[in-house]
Amino acid sequence: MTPAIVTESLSKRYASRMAVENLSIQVQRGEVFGLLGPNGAGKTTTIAMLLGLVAPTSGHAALLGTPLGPQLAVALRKVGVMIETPAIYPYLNGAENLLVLARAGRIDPQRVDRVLQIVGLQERAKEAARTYSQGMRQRLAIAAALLPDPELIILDEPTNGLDPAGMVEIRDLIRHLAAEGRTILLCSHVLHEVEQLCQRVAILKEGRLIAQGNVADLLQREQGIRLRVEGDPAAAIALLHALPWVTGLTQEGTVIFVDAPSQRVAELNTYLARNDIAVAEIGLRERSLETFFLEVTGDR
Ligand SMILES: Nc1ncnc2c1ncn2[C@@H]1O[C@H](COP(=O)(O)OP(=O)(O)OP(=O)(O)O)[C@@H](O)[C@H]1O
Repeated sequence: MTPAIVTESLSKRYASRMAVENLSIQVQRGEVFGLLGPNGAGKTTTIAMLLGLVAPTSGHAALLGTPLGPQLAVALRKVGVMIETPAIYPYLNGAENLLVLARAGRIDPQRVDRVLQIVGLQERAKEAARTYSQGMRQRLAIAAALLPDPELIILDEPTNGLDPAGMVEIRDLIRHLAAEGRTILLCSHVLHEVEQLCQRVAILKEGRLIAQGNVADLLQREQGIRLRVEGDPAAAIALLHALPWVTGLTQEGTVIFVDAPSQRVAELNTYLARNDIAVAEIGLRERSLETFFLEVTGDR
C-alpha cells in the first residue's frame, strides 16, 4: 500500500524566505506521526501544501497515493483536518454544528451521531456550543474532522489551551482513532505528548528537516552514559577525555554526561575504578523527546 503521505524535496518560497526547503518525509498508513518544530519552522506551510491550499514552489507530494494537483480533491474526501482554533457556531448545539458541516460536505447526516459518540459528546450534543468548555470545543472540532470517516487525520495543536485533564481526554481520543486503523499526522508543541502518542516524528527547523525517525531510535541513538563519582568530578573528566570513543562530556553539578556508545558502560566503569575513581552511580542517560528536540533545534 502506498504511504499515507509522501513528500519529495518539497519546497515553498515566500519572497526571499524559504518557508519549507527540500522536505522529504513519509507517513505510513496506520501510524501516528509527529511533525515538530519551533515557531516558524514550516509546519503549517507543509500542511497547507498537502491540502492543496498553498502551491509548492518545487518538489512533489502525494496524499493517500494521489499526487498534489487536480486529482487531490478526491483524496481529500478521505482526509479529516483540524487546524488551530476551530470555527464553531456558538448558538447552535453540538449536533447542529456538525449537521451544518455534514451538509456543506455532502456527508450523510447519520455520521453526526456516530462522530458525537466517538468523541464522547453525545450527552451534551443538544446544548448550545457556547456553553461548552474548551475541551468540549476541541472534541467538537475533532468530531467535525471525523465526519468524512477519514483514513488520514491531520491535527494541528489539538490540545492547545486545554487543562491537564482535557489534554488527557484528547490524547485518549487520538489513541482510540489510531487503534481504529486511521493514520494521524499530529503537529504539537507539547513534546511529552508527542513522545506518548507518536511512533515516528520529523523535526523541522527553519524549513529544513533536521531529524526524522522512530522516536525510540532517535532518543536511543543520542543516549550516552550518565555517571556520578565520589569527590571531585574534574579528575574523572580528565580521564574520560583520554578515551577515543568518548565524543563529548558535560557536567551538571556532580553528574557527568558522557557521549559514548551505551554498550561501553561497563568498560567505562572499570576504567575509572582502575584509575582510583570511585563511581557512585552509573547508567544510561535517559533523554526525553523534549531534551532531544531542544538539542537538535539548537534552542539550548
Ligand atoms: N503567507 C506568507 N507569506 C510570507 N511568509 C510566510 C507566509 N506564511 C508563512 N510564512 C513564513 O514561512 C515560515 C514558516 O511558517 P509556518 O507558519 O509554516 O511555520 P510553523 O512551523 O507552522 O510555525 P508555528 O509553530 O508558529 O505555527 C515563517 O518564517 C513564516 O513567517
